[in-house]
Amino acid sequence: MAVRFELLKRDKHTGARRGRVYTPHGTIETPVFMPVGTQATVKTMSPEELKEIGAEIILSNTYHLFLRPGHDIVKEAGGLHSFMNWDRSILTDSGGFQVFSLSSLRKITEEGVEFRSHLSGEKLFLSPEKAIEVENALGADIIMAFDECPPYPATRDYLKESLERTTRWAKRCKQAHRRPHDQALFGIVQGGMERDLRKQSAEELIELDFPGYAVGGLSVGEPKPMMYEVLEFTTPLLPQDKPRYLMGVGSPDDLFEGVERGIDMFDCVLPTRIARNGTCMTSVGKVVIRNATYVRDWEKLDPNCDCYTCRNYSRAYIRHLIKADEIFGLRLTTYHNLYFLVQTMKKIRESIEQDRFLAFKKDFYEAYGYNVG
Ligand SMILES: CCNc1nc2cc3[nH]c(NC)nc3cc2c(=O)[nH]1
Ligand SMILES: [Zn+2]
Repeated sequence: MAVRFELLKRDKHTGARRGRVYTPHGTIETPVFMPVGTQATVKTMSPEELKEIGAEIILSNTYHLFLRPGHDIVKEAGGLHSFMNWDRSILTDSGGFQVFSLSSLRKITEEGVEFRSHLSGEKLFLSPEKAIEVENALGADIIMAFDECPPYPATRDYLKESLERTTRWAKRCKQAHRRPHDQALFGIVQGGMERDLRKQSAEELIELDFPGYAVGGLSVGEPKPMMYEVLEFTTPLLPQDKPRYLMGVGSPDDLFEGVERGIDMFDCVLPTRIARNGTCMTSVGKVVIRNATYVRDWEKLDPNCDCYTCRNYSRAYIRHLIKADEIFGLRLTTYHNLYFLVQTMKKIRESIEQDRFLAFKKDFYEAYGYNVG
């Protein structure tokens, strides 16, 4: 089968779990952070550098690749793995979320979503069947169902109608899926911030029996405590023996809080996006490298990091490159931010193995500058 999940250990004191996902392109140690490569590249990084960093899976966006260069071109290249020369695992989303966050003139019907391309303005259409056709052509190891991520806030009536349509769409995705043996289709749980609606969505999707489940509809502007509370009552509804994926998360604290509540997989553009404007995540908290304080700072970016950036360059040099809009500066900050998050997930996995997740979380929060709850 396309994806198999092995639950290796559960934390005694929290919902944290250590697992492993097997895909046709290798294994993924979980909990895992997935770097985002929206347009078939993790911006400024080569596949070799991503491997050096320790990335085992990356995410690409169906909406963007559908618009440009088109899924037929990527298929002609032999699929996304050969197109971008990445021989490890890939996850593609289904385009629904980007349609709402990027395109204009959207219209949702039972059939699907009509929208205008944010690039050309031409009228386009995505449906469960079309999204799966594109994802089958791209050939990712894990593909996401076509869903609606409701806006936040939303009325209970809207949330109920939307989750029920998302379930009907999930069923259509499953029927349209042409490559279930080498591409695992994950369902996406919706229901907003409502406990009973989340339960309904989870039960309806579990009924359809997917190899993995995402918790959607979060990290959409709701207060963090609300996101954590929704995870608190949603994650336990999902099968223990299948991966759980929290979409669009996140920042270091959100990763810890998600792991603590039973999430195995995360993706977020934050580390790569903030790197490009000169903000770095380090073991001693955020370092906004463009600040004047670093003009003569000959120390390395992160005193406790052994990555390529931190082994070879000073804060003063990186600051100079970012201020001078030098592309190499973006590469150095991106490399470090991704290395920092991937290594933090590795330390989280080790802490679960050694029954000291909460202690590691406390130490990390204190060093990073988070208030220890
Ligand atoms: C697979 C596409 N569907 C889908 N993507 C999402 C992407 C997100 N990204 C964020 N915060 C940055 N929340 C998300 C929710 C969803 C969601 O509910 N659904
Ligand atoms: Zn570093």
